[in-house]
Amino acid sequence: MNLCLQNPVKFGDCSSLFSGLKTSNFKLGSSKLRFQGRDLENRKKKKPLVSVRSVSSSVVGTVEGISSGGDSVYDAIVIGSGIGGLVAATQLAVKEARVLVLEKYVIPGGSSGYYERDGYTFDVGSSVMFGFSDKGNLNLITQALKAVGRKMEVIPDPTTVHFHLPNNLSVQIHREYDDFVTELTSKFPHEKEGILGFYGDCWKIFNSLNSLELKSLEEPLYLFGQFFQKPLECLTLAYYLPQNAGDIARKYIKDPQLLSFIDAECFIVSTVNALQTPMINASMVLCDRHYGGINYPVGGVGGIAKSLAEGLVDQGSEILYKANVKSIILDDGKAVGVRLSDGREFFAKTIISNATRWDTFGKLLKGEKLPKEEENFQKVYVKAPSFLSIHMGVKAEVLPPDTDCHHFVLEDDWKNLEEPYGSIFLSIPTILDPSLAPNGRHILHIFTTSSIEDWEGLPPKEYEAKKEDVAAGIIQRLEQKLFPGLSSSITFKEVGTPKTHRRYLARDKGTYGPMPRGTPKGLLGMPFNTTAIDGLYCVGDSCFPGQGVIAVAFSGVMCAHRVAADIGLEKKSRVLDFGLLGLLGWLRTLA
Ligand SMILES: NC(=O)c1ccc[n+]([C@@H]2O[C@H](COP(=O)([O-])OP(=O)(O)OC[C@H]3O[C@@H](n4cnc5c(N)ncnc54)[C@H](O)[C@@H]3O)[C@@H](O)[C@H]2O)c1
Ligand SMILES: CC(C)=CCC/C(C)=C/C=C/C(C)=C/C=C/C(C)=C/C=C/C=C(C)/C=C/C=C(C)/C=C/C=C(\C)CCC=C(C)C
Repeated sequence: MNLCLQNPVKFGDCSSLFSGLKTSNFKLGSSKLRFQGRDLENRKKKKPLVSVRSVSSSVVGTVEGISSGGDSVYDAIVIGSGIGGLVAATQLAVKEARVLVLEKYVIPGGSSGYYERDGYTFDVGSSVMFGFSDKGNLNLITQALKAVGRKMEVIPDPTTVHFHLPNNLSVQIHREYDDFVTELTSKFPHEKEGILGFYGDCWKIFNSLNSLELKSLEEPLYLFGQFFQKPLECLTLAYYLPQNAGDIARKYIKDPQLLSFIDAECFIVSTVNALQTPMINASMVLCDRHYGGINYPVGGVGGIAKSLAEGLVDQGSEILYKANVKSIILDDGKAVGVRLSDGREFFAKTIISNATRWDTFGKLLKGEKLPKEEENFQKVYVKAPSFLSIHMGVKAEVLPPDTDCHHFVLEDDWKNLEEPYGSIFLSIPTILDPSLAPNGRHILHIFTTSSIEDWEGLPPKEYEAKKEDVAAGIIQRLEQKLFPGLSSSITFKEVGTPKTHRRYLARDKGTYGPMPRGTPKGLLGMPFNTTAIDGLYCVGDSCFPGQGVIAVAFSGVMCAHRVAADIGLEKKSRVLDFGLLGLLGWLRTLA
């Protein structure tokens, strides 16, 4: 069986996906062009300077207005088109900035991409979508799409996830908060007050977050403005910023099994237990699932990135595929451009990296001394393990009626929660959107944590055999726990390993994201978007607030705001900037 991502979406398929993108203004380019001279006329008309290339084309797109000397053409170059990168790019584009996104792969989305096989449309990674409702301030996915004139039809999920836990503890997270509390207290009647206390604190935080206009916490005019308008809410957030969910849970709850359940609740959003999960992040997801609810986009998660990329182009900015950035070009210590693996160079006023911080500083800036701030980040955070994923098509009859869309399975022992292959995530998106699979079939998207070390150095035959073996073990566990007859109902199967994820998502060791090395001080140690290198910004899950599609969308919003201020598209105060950025840097050293 092939690795799931080793045969990328067929080029023909991709070009039709992007058939709406502009392909005019196209010239053959030299490999060493320096793009300069701002074309205000073009900016007004929102006319692309670089053609967006159909993924099947093999010639090089280039720009208009090439000259020597003067300003860079682009306001920002974004390396990578994950949701973090695309949100940063589109938010800047709607502020009239001219942006170029460079994506290594053939379609946008990264971990939130998709691929098609045998009539199935599979989500590459993320499939539980927070922030996709039509209310409040925290529906960041809806807002990001709306900013570029896009709206996707979504299907409300009646349960966020169905937990299948040790001692036959089964908990469904109902969309309605009261139904969820009733279900959990029916399992732990002696902890009713504790349950209301812990989740009540989560609501305090969520309501505070939801009352703010979310922009860059690194931009003092905005931040002080929010403190002035919503002092209580901001102080609540500042109070919880350095705290973790496990400590708060222990204030209210004594039952060890209920505390383990809270660990599982946190693990699915942070890949670590509650004592290591920032309280703000836990609150965000534990409440949004009841406030806005979990909503699945019709046609699959990949549609979000596709829509953002199309919206970006509509705004007059550009995205280039098969553009593998090998290095960031520095000029007198300032990031001024990027060099691709094929030798092409692009220049801009600012460079935004959606690669992980490990990839950005370890690979794209290889040879440069690691800045102190990044050393600190790497002291506090390590790369979470990668994962093994199985994408399957199965006969519909194998699923009992009323099967939930998302499941989390940890059978026997709470100790296995964080162990490799210990717990299993399962999504069945066709429960909500049957159009993703042929008639009479369902999609099972299974994943479990796994480290790259387990998969390296194997000869191809052994590697293939190991994939089949490990996948068979996982499928058997699901067969025993949930779906008798599962193995014999499989009609399609592809297994991805950490090596697959490293290769196709361009993430060091295929990492799922950052996780704290020890017990973090909540979110205090998590870096924002600015870096020690002038002109270089990071966006994505190795920035505040961390892993998660809605989290990286927030990181994109923050990044765009800070960059816009720095290039003169938003107000800024140099003195206040100096003070706040210094203060935040100092606070991080306390983590
Ligand atoms: N990995 C998964 O399967 C999975 C599952 C669930 C949720 N998620 C969530 O998805 C989020 C990740 O989003 P994100 O925005 O941080 O990033 P991402 O990893 O999704 O996207 C990064 C993009 O940058 C591209 N890229 C990296 N290096 C490049 C280079 N040198 N040149 C050109 N392109 C390059 C990659 O191809 C990819 O498309 C995480 O928060 C994670 O929690 C992931
Ligand atoms: C700046 C200072 C020092 C003080 C000021 C105080 C202040 C005003 C603070 C403000 C803070 C703010 C605004 C914080 C905002 C935080 C946000 C928006 C956090 C969002 C977090 C979102 C997260 C963590 C989402 C995670 C989602 C994930 C990882 C989902 C994963 C799903 C899965 C892995 C799928 C599970 C699958 C199955 C099948 C079960």
